[in-house]
Amino acid sequence: MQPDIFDELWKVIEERAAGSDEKRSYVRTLLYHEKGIDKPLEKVGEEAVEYILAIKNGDAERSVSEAADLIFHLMVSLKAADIHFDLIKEELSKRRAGMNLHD
Ligand SMILES: N=c1c2ncn([C@@H]3O[C@H](COP(=O)(O)OP(=O)(O)OP(=O)(O)O)[C@@H](O)[C@H]3O)c2ncn1[C@@H]1O[C@H](COP(=O)(O)O)[C@@H](O)[C@H]1O
Repeated sequence: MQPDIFDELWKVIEERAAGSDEKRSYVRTLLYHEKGIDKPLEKVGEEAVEYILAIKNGDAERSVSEAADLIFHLMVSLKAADIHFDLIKEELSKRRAGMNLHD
């Protein structure tokens, strides 16, 4: 598995955001939707529900797929809100550092 798939995906999301409409792009469809940020947020909500149902149904394969959908749409929503993904990584790292005090 690629160690930094999240960084790679974030880079693509940023490239799509800055790109042109020439190439069909799902990320751009979400980022430049007429509903504005409500569209990517709507997708986060939908994917969260689908993920919960997959887990509750004990469907491991579906759960993995829905988790990936959820994380992807979460990242697109962060871009829509102009919040860099690095901030999430930093927050998680800080929490790890804090937790380490009690390990
Ligand atoms: N990881 C993903 C990814 N995961 C899911 N999806 C798309 O997310 C959509 C969500 O599925 P749904 O069943 O909810 O779709 P839908 O109901 O038709 O969608 P809506 O009308 O509700 O928006 C599908 O169209 C999937 O193709 C993704 N689309 C893109 N990526 C990544 O983003 C990159 C850039 O994509 P483009 O912007 O399309 O070039 C790709 O190379 C991938 O790495």
